[in-house]
Amino acid sequence: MELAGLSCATAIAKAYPVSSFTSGLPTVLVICGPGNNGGDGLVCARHLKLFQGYEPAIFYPKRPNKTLFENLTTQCQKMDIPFLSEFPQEAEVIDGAYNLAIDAIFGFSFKGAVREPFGSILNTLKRITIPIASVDIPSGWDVEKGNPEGLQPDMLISLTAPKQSAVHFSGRYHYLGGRFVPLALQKKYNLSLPDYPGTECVHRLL
Ligand SMILES: NC(=O)C1=CN([C@@H]2O[C@H](COP(=O)(O)OP(=O)(O)OC[C@H]3O[C@@H](n4cnc5c(N)ncnc54)[C@H](OP(=O)(O)O)[C@@H]3O)[C@@H](O)[C@H]2O)[C@H](O)CC1
Ligand SMILES: [K+]
Repeated sequence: MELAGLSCATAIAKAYPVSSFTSGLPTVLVICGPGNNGGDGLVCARHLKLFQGYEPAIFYPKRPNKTLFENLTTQCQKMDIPFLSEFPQEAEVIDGAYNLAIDAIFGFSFKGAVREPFGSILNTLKRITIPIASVDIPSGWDVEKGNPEGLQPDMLISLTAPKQSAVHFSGRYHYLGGRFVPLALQKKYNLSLPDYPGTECVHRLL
């Protein structure tokens, strides 16, 4: 999760460098879901803050009672990363306050009809005009089939390996992150992963 979150922050900083935020501050809204995808989002927010210049804020409506996530939350709080108490339902409010949104709501364990509060959140995210960067899988997509009616993010950071649904991704930036799979495991699962450049923790696929 730490390496996954760092990969996300690194890829985001490459695609959206602080200097590229010409219309305002690099304010970033990170929406975290109730599982590990959300945990990646917490780690990503922390590393963006450490990169200097980014101003992340987190919305984390459903928090697991697990030490790992409590500690990740505390780390963000101790770095003065604000946690929103409610989610702006109007897309215009988000567009006015932030210049990038990070979708760390659901990853590969998403299934079935979206349960609240995430249905309303995803409906609002579908209406915002600022770029969305999705962690691992655009939230609300079927891991294999995708979701033509769902979020259409500007950026996708696939972790470990692109999921089957990634073929339906039509945004500008597709990065691979999560450089932690040993060669033996790659062979065992017949993963044909590209070589990461040098010591980079991300690899740009598109
Ligand atoms: N090796 C790797 O690829 C790594 C991946 N990581 C990240 O982990 C996620 C997968 O994490 P996981 O905790 O298994 O699941 P999600 O985060 O995708 O989903 C979390 C919870 O969401 C709830 N859920 C599921 N479907 C729905 C729905 N239809 N409506 C509402 N809520 C839903 C469900 O919780 P409940 O308790 O509410 O049932 C899920 O548990 C992967 O995508 C990567 O981002 C690791 O961090 C690094 C290694
Ligand atoms: K996601």
